[in-house]
Amino acid sequence: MKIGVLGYQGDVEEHISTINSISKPDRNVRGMRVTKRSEIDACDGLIIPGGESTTIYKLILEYGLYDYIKEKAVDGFPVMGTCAGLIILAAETGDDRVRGMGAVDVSIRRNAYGRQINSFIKEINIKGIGSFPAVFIRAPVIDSAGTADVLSYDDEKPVMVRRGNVIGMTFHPELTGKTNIHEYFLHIIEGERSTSTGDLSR
Ligand SMILES: NC(=O)CC[C@H](N)C(=O)O
Repeated sequence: MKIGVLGYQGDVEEHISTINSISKPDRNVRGMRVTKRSEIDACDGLIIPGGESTTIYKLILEYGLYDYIKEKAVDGFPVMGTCAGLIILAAETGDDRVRGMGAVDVSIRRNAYGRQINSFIKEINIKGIGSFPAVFIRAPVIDSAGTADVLSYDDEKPVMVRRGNVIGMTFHPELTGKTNIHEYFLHIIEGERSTSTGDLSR
C-alpha cells in the first residue's frame, strides 16, 4: 500500500517516517512524497500535511492540483488533512488566501489560538482511538463541524473530524511518535478498498 504525502511544504518527512514505521511483514505500507497528479494516482491515500496553509494552497494551485484533489476526495479517495491540511480540506476558512475545498463540512478559523508561542501539547480522547497526545502548533479552531462526525473535542471545540473517507485534525499526529491516527487512516483505506471491490462482508 502506498500513501502519498503532499510534498510542497510542511511536515512531509515526519508523515512519511510515521507511515513507514507502521509497515509490517504482512502489511507493507510505504509513505512517499507526491507533488504531481501521476504520483497521487499511484497511491491508495493522500495526506495533506501541516505547515503554512497559504503556501501549500498556492502551490496546489500552481501545480494545477486543486480541482483534482477536491474531486478525488469528494469521490471517495481517502484523504487525511492535518492542521494546515485540514484548513485546505474545509468548507469555510474565512480567508480568501486559502479557499477550502469543501471535502469536509467544517468552518475553520486560522491561527485562532494566537501566535506561535500559544502552541501546546494536550492529551485528548479520540473516538475509536482513545487517548492521544495532541500537538497544537498555531492551530486553527473548528467553529462548526456541519455534517462531519466529530471524533474528538478539546474544550468543547471539535479538534478531529471525519466525513466518510476524509479525516482531518487541527493538531499534528506526526510529531508524537504515536502511530494510532495513521493506523486509523490505513483502516479507512482498507475499508474503501473492500467496498470498491464489492466485499461488503466486514
Ligand atoms: N501547524 C499548522 O499547520 C499551522 C497552520 C497555519 N497556522 C496556517 O494557518 O496555515
